[in-house]
Amino acid sequence: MALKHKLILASGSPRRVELLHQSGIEPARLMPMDIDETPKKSEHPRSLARRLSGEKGEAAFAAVRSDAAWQGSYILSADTVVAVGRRILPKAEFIDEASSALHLLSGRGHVVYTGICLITPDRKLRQKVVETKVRFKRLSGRDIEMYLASGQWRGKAGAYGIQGLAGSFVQKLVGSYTNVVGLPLYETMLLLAGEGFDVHAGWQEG
Ligand SMILES: Cc1cn([C@H]2C[C@H](O)[C@@H](COP(=O)(O)OP(=O)(O)OP(=O)(O)O)O2)c(=O)[nH]c1=O
Repeated sequence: MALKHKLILASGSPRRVELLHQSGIEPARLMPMDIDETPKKSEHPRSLARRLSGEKGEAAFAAVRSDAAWQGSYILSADTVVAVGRRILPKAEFIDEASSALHLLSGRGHVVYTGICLITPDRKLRQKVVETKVRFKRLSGRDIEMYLASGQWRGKAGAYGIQGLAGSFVQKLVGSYTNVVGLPLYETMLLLAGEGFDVHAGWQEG
């Protein structure tokens, strides 16, 4: 699509690419950034989402700043954090982590925070953290066993993906659904529009 400015998505998340695509936006470049995502001691989940989304964007900015082809580009990045109260659930890499996260989420409310960050060519950070409240039903042993076997927890904050099998665990959701998947579309479009992006440029018939 013909965006007025060049957009780099500092992400390796297929969900984020898909959500932007769904909104008619195709970034000119994808740059997955490998940063340390360890929370600081007693860091609030909201602060963590904000900090990490900023750090992903800053890392991408540093990587392209001396590349003439990418001068004048904007950089979009995001980070999703799942928390029960102030307790931050890890992005599940191992089955035992996923199992404890699912036991913790069972029958309880939790909050999903996604930090989004847009960096302008003159390195100004436009940031926002969006919050969605989610409540899971009480999960049976079989629910957990089958979900673990599905592998859909892998690499996901809180060890679940609402867009897959875990969608049926959700009893209640207050706020943005796309925020839970990894990129709050309403707020992302606001940030882009605020910087003069033509967010409708990719809205063609068919
Ligand atoms: C809660 C939840 C998270 N997730 C995903 C979104 C994110 O990809 C991931 C959280 O990890 P992030 O660190 O936010 O993102 P990432 O490492 O996958 O991608 P990148 O940093 O390169 O942008 O969990 C879902 O897909 N569905 C869900 O319901």
